[in-house]
Amino acid sequence: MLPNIDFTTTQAYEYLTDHFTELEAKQLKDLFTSDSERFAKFSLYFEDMLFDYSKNRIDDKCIALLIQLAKECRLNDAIAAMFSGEVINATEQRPVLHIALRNQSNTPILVDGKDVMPDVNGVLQHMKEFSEAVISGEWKGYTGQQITDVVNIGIGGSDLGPVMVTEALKAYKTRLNLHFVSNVDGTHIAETLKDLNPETTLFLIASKTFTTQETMANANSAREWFLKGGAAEADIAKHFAALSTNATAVEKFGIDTANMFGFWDWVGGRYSLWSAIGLSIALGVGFDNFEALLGGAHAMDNHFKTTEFEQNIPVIAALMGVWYNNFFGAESQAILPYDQYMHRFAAYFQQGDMESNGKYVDRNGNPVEYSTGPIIWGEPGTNGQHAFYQLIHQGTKLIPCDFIAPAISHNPVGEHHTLLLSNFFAQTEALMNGKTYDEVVTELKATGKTEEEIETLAPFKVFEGNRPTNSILLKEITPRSLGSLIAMYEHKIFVQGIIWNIYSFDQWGVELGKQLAGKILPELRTEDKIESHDSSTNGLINQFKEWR
Ligand SMILES: O=P(O)(O)OC[C@H]1O[C@@H](O)[C@H](O)[C@@H](O)[C@@H]1O
Repeated sequence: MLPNIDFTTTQAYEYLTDHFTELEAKQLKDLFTSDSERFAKFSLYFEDMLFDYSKNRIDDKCIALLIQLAKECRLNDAIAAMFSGEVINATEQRPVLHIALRNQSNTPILVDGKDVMPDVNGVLQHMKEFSEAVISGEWKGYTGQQITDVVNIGIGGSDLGPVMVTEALKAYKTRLNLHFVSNVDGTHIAETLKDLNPETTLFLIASKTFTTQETMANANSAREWFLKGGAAEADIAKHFAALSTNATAVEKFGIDTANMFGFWDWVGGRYSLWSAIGLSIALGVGFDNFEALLGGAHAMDNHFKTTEFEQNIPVIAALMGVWYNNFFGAESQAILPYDQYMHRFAAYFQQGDMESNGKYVDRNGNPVEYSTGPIIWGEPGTNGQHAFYQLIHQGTKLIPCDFIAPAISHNPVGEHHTLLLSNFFAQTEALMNGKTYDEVVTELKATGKTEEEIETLAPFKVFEGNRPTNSILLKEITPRSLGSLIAMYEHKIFVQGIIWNIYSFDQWGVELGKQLAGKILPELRTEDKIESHDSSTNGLINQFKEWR
């Protein structure tokens, strides 16, 4: 059982509320000036990762109180409950065990009294054999040719993780070309299949439930395309594999269950890239690299499970988020990787975080009276700088940002990486320091402007500063360091869900859209005029029918 505590009733919350008024008035740059140890005090290392949280609007007392808050919310018990396989996803009556998928120590993890590790290792072995056979060319298509292209068909958690990881690790690419089809918009599959040859294409139908409308529609279209190319039903076995928990539906679809890679209901969709859903990753970057990814995540799991909160990166990252979300009233959180390969990282954690903690009902079934999960967004640097950083620097909203960068680039082209990192360091420094009126005036004077011109222009060029950032500097983006980084964010989300007293591992909010689309679909299949909805929906549907 998870603890069930309203964090706003804790003693730490009361103290934090008082301390907030004190800290809110302070400038980050002054906090640095008055404490030469600040960086050393507020930064943590984990393997080749440096997590610097010193540019946050915190001090020693604030950290101590936030940790007290985590303790009063019995975070330790919650962590133990997750790792031991307790049914912590209560609304779906399931344990939450993505940590078992990367449990390379193989210590038994029990679900209903049965160790899950032999099954986990069995699927991993199957993935290894299959991916190695396809990559080596030993696995042949129905005309005896090697597979050249792999199309993963899935959506949400069955798409975003594999896309993000295969992009982030593109430097480790095998000879296979990977494609991802998620949208039910026919354009997605049509454009993907345009340049592909059915004889050399392998489809992975990735769906935990194997009932998701978009994925099933795309899977059926893929099958039609494949058969139209001249193949027979029996050839499907060479070109279609399923990644799912639903063996019955897989069989019904016509996929050979020998080509089915299973997982379990205790793996949440948005936490499933470590499971059979990661087969596209194993094919795209090689099984050894997939294993290294799992290894990195496992190492972070151990760090999270065993490290004191003061030194625990996911815990500290989560507490920073709670501090801004619940005391400063920040509504969003930006994730800004300074690495082009990581361009889908923020998109991945939009699902990871927002589907997990976008909840207004607490663990008692009551509406909460405080803010929960933030809006997650972001793009890679430096592109974001030329697009939306204006608002981060001078807007009216406080946007805490995570800056992420590798010290070593996989593409050391000329001075590019040095240029990139100079922007990374400059941005976090500028967000903290800002630029005062006096500094602006001095700058403008140097350009030869008149007193009057300076007076008119100066207010627009002032930066308040005091905008908080975390800097996550990695030595290099490798399968292992990426695995650790993803697991760090997963556990951060978990900690925040514990503090906010919500269930982070269900997603009932996604169901409404599915139900409604199911109701409207038959209405779109006829030519009849529709009158069953409000006037706007009726009007839109009827205009659509007229124009299509
Ligand atoms: O893997 P499935 O069953 O096709 O589900 C895909 C996605 O479906 C969405 O509806 C869920 O909210 C996601 O969590 C999930 O990842």
